[in-house]
Order: sequence, then structure tokens, then C-alpha cells
Amino acid sequence: MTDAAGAGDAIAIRAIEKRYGFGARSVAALDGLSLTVPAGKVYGLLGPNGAGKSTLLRIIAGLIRPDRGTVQIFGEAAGPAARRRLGMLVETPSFYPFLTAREHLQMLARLTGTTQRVEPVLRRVGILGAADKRVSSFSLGMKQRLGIGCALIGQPQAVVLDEPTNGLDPDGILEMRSLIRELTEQDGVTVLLSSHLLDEVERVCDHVAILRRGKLAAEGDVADLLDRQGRFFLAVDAPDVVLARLGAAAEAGDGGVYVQTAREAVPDLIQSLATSGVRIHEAKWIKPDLEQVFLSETRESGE
Ligand SMILES: Nc1ncnc2c1ncn2[C@@H]1O[C@H](COP(=O)(O)OP(=O)(O)OP(=O)(O)O)[C@@H](O)[C@H]1O
Repeated sequence: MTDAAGAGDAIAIRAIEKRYGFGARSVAALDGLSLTVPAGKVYGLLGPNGAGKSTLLRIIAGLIRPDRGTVQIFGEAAGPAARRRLGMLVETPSFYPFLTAREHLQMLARLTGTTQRVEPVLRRVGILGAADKRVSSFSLGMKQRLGIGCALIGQPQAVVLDEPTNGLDPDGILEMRSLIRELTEQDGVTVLLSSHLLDEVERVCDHVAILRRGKLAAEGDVADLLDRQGRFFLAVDAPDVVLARLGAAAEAGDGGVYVQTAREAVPDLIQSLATSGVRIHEAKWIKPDLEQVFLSETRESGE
């Protein structure tokens, strides 16, 4: 990652520090955090409780100020003008129970002075059929969709969503995930979301940043991150020879040898074993799940 914000960057965070409280009892929620959200992608912030995810989203949204560091939105310093390019759902949305979904969006459209029509937004978030029902009759999933509709009404280029599937039932979770993918794939909207669900980030996000105690523990393409920490299985005639050769990186199992290695190192590994006379019957790459990556990246040293 470079220090300068690039042309294709939606949100660039540089050296952000944020402490809560004062003196010896203060807590560093963000500790010199830098990361870049590329435009046109779904970017996930993953981290254990207290890692600093909500604090970062609240800073991007302008709800709190960092002690140090900068935020750029599509290349501009984050201020009211730049934030108009963002839609946000970072607090639990609250609605007037006696107003309909359409009335909420119409009210927001008037307030923000946007030319965006309300109908396409209702359709996009999948509540056009319930547009004229009072919000008091909405399920949590429908309220969450309306919340995203509110975030979309100003025609943002990026949306910031804090735990968008929190509290939803399984169907609601699936619908929300497809809505997020559609926003990016069909409408070209960049999405930055936080989640504590590894499986969700793996399914929905193109990029992921893993936070630990306010710092970046790992960052990258979800697919690359999974490639970095996979294992390679080899069924060979003489496992002992391979074990002796590869040392701590290899361990015996399932009638063969498991090798801890990066995926790009695999062709050289196979070639060097074959050249030294090892007969390979089977070779397969075993993808880790994001949970393994997460655990290895967030484990404290000494644990
Ligand atoms: N308003 C606040 N006052 C004091 N400390 C706070 C406040 N908000 C957050 N913190 C502390 O800052 C740290 C980061 O919290 P934050 O909520 O940003 O993490 P998170 O990754 O979003 O966690 P969670 O998933 O539990 O919401 C934690 O130690 C938390 O206790």
C-alpha cells in the first residue's frame, strides 16, 4: 500500500489515531491506522470486538473526529462536500413509525435537494411493493433495506454500512448480501462495510482489512488472503524424505504430507521434489477459510 491516495481510491485513511478518555485510563481505539478502499469494490472491515471498526466508520461518516490523521473521499479531504459523495448507515436507523417508506425517502430527497427519484431507490432496495405501508409494520430486514435506501437517496458513489446484517433472520441476511453485491456490480457503488462474521466477509467482499487493537493486522483481496495461508497436500512414495527436506513447514497426515506454503511457491516446490526423485501421486491445494486467516492474524504474540 502506498501513502498517497490514488486515482481509483474511494476512501483513503492515513495514520488515523483516536483515543477515548483522558490520561492513563484512556483507550486507543485507532492506533495509526492506514488503509485504502478501492473504488467499485465491496470492502470489508473485520475484527474482534473492540478492534476499532465502528470508530473508523464513525470518523469516515464525520460523526466523530480523529485525534490525528486524514481521511480522503474520492481524492478530496473529508468535509461536508466530499461526504455528499457517501451514503451512510452507521447507526441503527430510526424512522417515523406513522410515515411510509415512500414518504421517508421523499422527505430525505427534499432535504438533500437531490434530483434522484424515489421509485428506483425503492425498487433497488426491494421494498417497492411495500412503499406505501407505514414503517411501523416493517420487519427489521425491511427497515434495514429502507435504511440503505436512505443512504442511496443522495446518489452516492460509495456507501458505508456498519454491520448491515446484524439482527436479520437467515433470509434477510441472504437478501441483504445480494443487495450489497448488486449495488457494486450493477450500479458501480463502492461499499465499505464492517462485520464480525467471517463467512459473510468471505461471501460478500472483494477486499478485506482485518483490524486488531486499532491497527491493521492484514489487508488484501479476499482471494489472495486465502491463497497466502493455504496448505498443500502431497501423496508421495516416501513421505519421510519430504518431511526431512521441508522441515517445520511440513507435517505428516492422511497418508501424505501437508506443506504450509504460499500458493505461488507450489510449482517450484513440486518441481524441486520431482527433480530430486520424489514420486508424487497426488497434489492438491487446500484453501483455508477466512476464519483460519483471521485467527492467525489476530492472535496476539505469545498466545
Ligand atoms: N464512546 C466511547 N467511549 C469510550 N470508549 C469507547 C467508546 N467507543 C468505543 N470505545 C472503545 O474503543 C475501542 C474500539 O471500539 P469500537 O466500537 O470502535 O470497536 P469495534 O471493532 O466496532 O467493536 P464492536 O464489534 O464490539 O462494536 C474499544 O476498546 C471500545 O471499548
